[in-house]
Amino acid sequence: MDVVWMLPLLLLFPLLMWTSSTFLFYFKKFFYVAWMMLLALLGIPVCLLKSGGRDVENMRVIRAMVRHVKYFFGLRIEVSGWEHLQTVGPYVIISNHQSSLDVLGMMEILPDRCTTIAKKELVYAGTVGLICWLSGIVFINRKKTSDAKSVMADAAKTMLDQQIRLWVFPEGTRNQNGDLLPFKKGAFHLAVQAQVPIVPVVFSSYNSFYLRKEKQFNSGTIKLKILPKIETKGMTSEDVSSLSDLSHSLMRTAFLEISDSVPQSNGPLKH
Ligand SMILES: CCCCCCCCCCCCCCC(=O)SCCNC(=O)CCNC(=O)[C@H](O)C(C)(C)COP(=O)(O)OP(=O)(O)OC[C@H]1O[C@@H](n2cnc3c(N)ncnc32)[C@H](O)[C@@H]1OP(=O)(O)O
Ligand SMILES: CCCCCCCC/C=C\CCCCCCCC(=O)OC[C@@H](O)COP(=O)(O)O
Repeated sequence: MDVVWMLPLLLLFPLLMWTSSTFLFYFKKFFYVAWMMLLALLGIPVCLLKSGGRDVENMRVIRAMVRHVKYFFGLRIEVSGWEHLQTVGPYVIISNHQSSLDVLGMMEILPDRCTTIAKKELVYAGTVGLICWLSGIVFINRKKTSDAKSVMADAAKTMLDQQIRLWVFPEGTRNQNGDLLPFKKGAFHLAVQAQVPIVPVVFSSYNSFYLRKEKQFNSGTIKLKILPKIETKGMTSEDVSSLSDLSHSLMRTAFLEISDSVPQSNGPLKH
């Protein structure tokens, strides 16, 4: 008798698990990481054959390989302001940072010869770490400001010598609080030291489809707004704070404008 009652329960359990949004959240996250790891594994030999080693041109391989990933998760990416990326030569892109899903939007608009600044821990992330290294990603130690500053000073020189664009997340960490965190200064020192423009890029809030704390991961739309470039010619380190404030204010306005007004994980979105 007990076994007779147990059987339907045993059959129902996987079904319940499958439909549970928490299970789906973990499944999708696991799939995302596993798929990226696999893509990187396939991409590594392509990068090595193409460039023979560490080269920013390998970013093209990542860009081409990642673009389909959004379809697995039912994500639409809507881009506006393409014309602001039509700037010749090096520049610094700054964007808000909500999740590792930002990579999907990033690869949608990544210009040629553009790589990024990332925390050094990423280099140890298996095949993803290796392909990041091969693609010229600049790794910084966020716990040692003096080291990070000198790596970024070198990056300013490399940008000019090799005509490279750099993508920086000035919040310095992932943030999904329905607003932007205060900006760290590295990206602005970088742009001023290299005397190159800054192109701000804003990702709309993911809170309508992806909530880390609530374990929700549904389909949805990511709006990406590319803002007009901000020139830094003639600026010095004295101007870094005001440049950072201006960028923050422009990006925050755009973020609130393109983000859906939905319940947030940490309080309501301020409109
Ligand atoms: C095929 C599939 C494969 C898939 C592969 C996917 C590839 C895509 C990879 C995408 C990776 C994305 C990874 C994203 C991240 O890792 S985000 C985290 C790391 N990034 C950052 O942290 C960048 C932003 N941080 C900064 O810029 C910081 O400023 C930093 C340089 C790190 C220093 O940190 P901290 O001390 O906390 O910051 P402060 O801004 O407060 O600075 C302290 C004082 O130092 C002055 N300063 C800062 N930078 C410089 C500089 N370069 N030169 C001179 N001075 C500098 C700053 O002004 C402060 O002084 P004052 O207070 O102004 O006096
Ligand atoms: C020790 C390993 C650390 C990273 C492990 C990540 C493994 C990811 C593997 C595949 C995922 C797809 C590629 C995503 C790359 C984006 C990495 C990322 O978004 O890192 C977070 C970093 O911006 C800020 O970190 P914190 O919010 O401060 O924490």
